[in-house]
Amino acid sequence: MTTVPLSSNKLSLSNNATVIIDGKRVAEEIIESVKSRRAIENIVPGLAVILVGNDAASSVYVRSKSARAKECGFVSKQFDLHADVSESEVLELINNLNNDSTIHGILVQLPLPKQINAHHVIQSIAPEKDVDGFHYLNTGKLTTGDTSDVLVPCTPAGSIHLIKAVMGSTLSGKHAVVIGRSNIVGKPMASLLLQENCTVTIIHSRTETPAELCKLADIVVAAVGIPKHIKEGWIKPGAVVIDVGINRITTEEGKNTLVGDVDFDNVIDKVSAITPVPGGVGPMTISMLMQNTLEAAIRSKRIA
Ligand SMILES: Nc1nc2c(c(=O)[nH]1)N[C@@H](CN(C=O)c1ccc(C(=O)N[C@@H](CCC(=O)O)C(=O)O)cc1)CN2
Repeated sequence: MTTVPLSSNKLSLSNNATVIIDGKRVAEEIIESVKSRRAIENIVPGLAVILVGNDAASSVYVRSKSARAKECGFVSKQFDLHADVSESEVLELINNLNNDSTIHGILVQLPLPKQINAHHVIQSIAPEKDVDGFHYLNTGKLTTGDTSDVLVPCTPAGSIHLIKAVMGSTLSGKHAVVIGRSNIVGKPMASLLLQENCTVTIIHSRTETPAELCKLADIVVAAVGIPKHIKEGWIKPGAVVIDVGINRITTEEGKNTLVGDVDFDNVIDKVSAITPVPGGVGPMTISMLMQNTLEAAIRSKRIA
């Protein structure tokens, strides 16, 4: 078996080699295009990132978002709130940011501590500043196919970007299986695939015969949150597999490591293309956030 890396300007599923999709490289290309578009537009987008508590992984992601924003020439404001902050204090901060004309994008890092209702918080963000794409107005537009001024959730946006990079115009009519039905990934992912004229099946915890259904898929998007859950028996030969899972595990040898929802080594001989973990979809999430923030800033300039 030969494997080749994928960058968005070097794509092919035609030469029988398995493509290991290099999400890090594609993500860098998106960052470069955000930087140059920002300069052409001559604007300074403002991104506000709210972190509640001190979850280690969330702190890393938030720092990375703030650093990327600065690298892109944005103004980045990070708000680190104490783990036992009240919901009303978070809502008050969001209200201030909604009214701040220098801020074009607002996001609240998830998950949130138990005392805070994530729905209340997300729905309080002005839809045009909701760069995570979680507000009902944005999810509603995505579901109904109204792509005017929509902000699409970052991980599904990154995933569809990678799928299109690999499959191009051959995407239409293909059977896609999304494993997982979360609001952040599974549901918006299914909407994006539908928009590309795929036939879409969502598999979830109550689905009967999930492996049999998955085996019919030309495209598999795994977002189930169970380490190495998807095995070779779930995969149709030649399928394109996008692994959204990020699971921290300790191996039998006692080594801490990061694995996806797909058992990479077990399926690699069957797929035509696959995203690794780490280095696949993860880096795309932050690049798409930068793209959404730039888009929100451009739209606000258009309206002003
Ligand atoms: N408000 C939000 N909260 C969360 C989101 C989100 O999109 N908006 N997604 C995830 C966390 N996340 C971004 O916030 C995120 C996860 C993973 C990566 C990433 O680059 N992963 C690397 C591995 C990094 C590591 O070693 O931990 C990879 O896969 O290569 C970026 C962003 C939940 N919360």
